[in-house]
Amino acid sequence: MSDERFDAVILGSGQAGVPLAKDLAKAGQSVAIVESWHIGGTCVNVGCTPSKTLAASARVAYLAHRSSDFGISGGEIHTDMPAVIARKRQIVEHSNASNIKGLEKAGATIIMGEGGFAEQPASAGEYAIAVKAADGTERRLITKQVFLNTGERPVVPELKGLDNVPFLDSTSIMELEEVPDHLIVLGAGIVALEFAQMFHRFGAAVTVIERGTRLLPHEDEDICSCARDILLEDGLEILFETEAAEVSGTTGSIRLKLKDGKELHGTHLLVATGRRPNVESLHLDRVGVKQNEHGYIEVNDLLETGVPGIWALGDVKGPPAFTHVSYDDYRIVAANLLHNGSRRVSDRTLVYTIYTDPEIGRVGMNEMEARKAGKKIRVASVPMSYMARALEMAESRGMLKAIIDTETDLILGASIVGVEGGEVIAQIQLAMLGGLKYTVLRDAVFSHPTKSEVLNTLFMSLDS
Ligand SMILES: Cc1cc2nc3c(=O)[nH]c(=O)nc-3n(C[C@H](O)[C@H](O)[C@H](O)COP(=O)(O)OP(=O)(O)OC[C@H]3O[C@@H](n4cnc5c(N)ncnc54)[C@H](O)[C@@H]3O)c2cc1C
Ligand SMILES: NC(=O)c1ccc[n+]([C@@H]2O[C@H](COP(=O)([O-])OP(=O)(O)OC[C@H]3O[C@@H](n4cnc5c(N)ncnc54)[C@H](O)[C@@H]3O)[C@@H](O)[C@H]2O)c1
Repeated sequence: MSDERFDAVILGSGQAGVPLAKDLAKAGQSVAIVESWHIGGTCVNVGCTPSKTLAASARVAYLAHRSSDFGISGGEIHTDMPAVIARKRQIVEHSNASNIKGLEKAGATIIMGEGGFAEQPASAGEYAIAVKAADGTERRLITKQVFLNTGERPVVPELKGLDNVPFLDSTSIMELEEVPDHLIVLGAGIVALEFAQMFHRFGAAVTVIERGTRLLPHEDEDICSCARDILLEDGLEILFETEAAEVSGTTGSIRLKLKDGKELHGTHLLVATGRRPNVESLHLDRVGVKQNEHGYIEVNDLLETGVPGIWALGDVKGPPAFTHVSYDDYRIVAANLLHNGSRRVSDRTLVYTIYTDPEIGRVGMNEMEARKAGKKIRVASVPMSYMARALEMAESRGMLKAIIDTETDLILGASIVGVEGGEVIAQIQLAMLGGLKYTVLRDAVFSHPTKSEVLNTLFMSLDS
């Protein structure tokens, strides 16, 4: 096996790896991007793109069921799951193909296989990467720059009997060509809630099992209760302070014994108990790259691992695990390496959207975090029913909340449970990025009746 030399090797073609490979290649570097599964990584193939495509179908089913609320009568509503899955596959295939085309056009070399630091090291100042393809063939790449973007995969929890039960995870549930009669969902994080609501809308009875007393522990209590009440109102069953002890059965007949001795029966089981980093195949110990106690790769504010010439980007370096965070990791590394920049992770404002319906949008600090940080704050909060457009659309469930610094009047953060909450939160984010006081949004003239118009009302509530 002869050595192949590259200026840069990227392991994993996630949300950071693909654009970084393109930029490095366009800058004249020879770049190899190594991928063990599918180009584009989780988001494109088994994450955001397919799940939001399916959620769009689920929302149509939801609105169809509610058509009489709008004075429209229709016939019987049926979920054609093979057609729903076919639509999803088409959109995923398109995104996957564009990723490949983009890499090829930029001149990056795509190598399909599992990559990791080789047992036999390269000479000083260089790294040897061993790549094993699915057919068993091996290649050895030599480089001075390695970018680790290998992401995460679903956790399989320790649960008696799980080895013998055909359970679903976030990937396999998106290939299900039937609507389960009764889906049991283990875990109540973001993945769990998005799929639970989606499959309920497709027609399944759904039971969510949560160990704790509330959903989404990173959100404020009132935001969580608001989201919980909406899901309960829609007909999902959520069992709090409930732990699974043992599972048995097969698809169509799953039995879940709980620690309190009760038993649950369902037809399908979705395990959504979190994700863990893809690090085992990297053999990080061979080059001295450090990991934290959860296995995530440790990096500094510039995404450097501490070993010269090795960076880590995206989910593999630990939470927050979002596509836009990974993409911004790419921008930080590219700006600093190729454009003499000085971008840092700590300059980034956290923003994300949980795609339940209504969405849960979040930017910056919430009340819990601001109080913990000892900030002097004022809290603005209004129900979604104050939004004229939401009433007109019969989508008035939810609430808006913003946290203001008492001393400066600057907005520290906001949370929204509500129709297009992710979009409305982006308006607040822009104000925060621009360093605007809350009074600017309070007094701004928005078109009537847009959803953003409610920002007048939200911030007026502080002074009324
Ligand atoms: C169901 C689901 C829905 C989601 N929805 C959203 C959403 O709506 N919005 C959002 O912001 N985020 C969402 N996420 C999270 C988002 O997908 C990730 O945060 C994002 O993909 C981060 O990607 P990454 O760049 O870290 O790597 P990934 O996209 O995970 O890519 C890593 C790639 O590395 C490959 N790999 C692993 N080990 C090796 C190796 N040794 N050699 C070669 N290749 C390797 C993997 O096969 C994978 O393709 C969702 C996740 C899931 C599971
Ligand atoms: N809309 C989005 O942006 C989006 C969508 C999906 C995923 N993601 C990203 O992916 C990450 C992972 O999401 P996730 O939902 O897989 O993980 P998570 O860590 O958010 O949630 C895991 C859940 O499983 C529960 N749990 C853990 N072990 C358990 C056990 N043994 N039995 C029962 N419950 C158990 C936890 O209490 C928690 O409720 C998210 O944090 C997010 O960063 C983002």
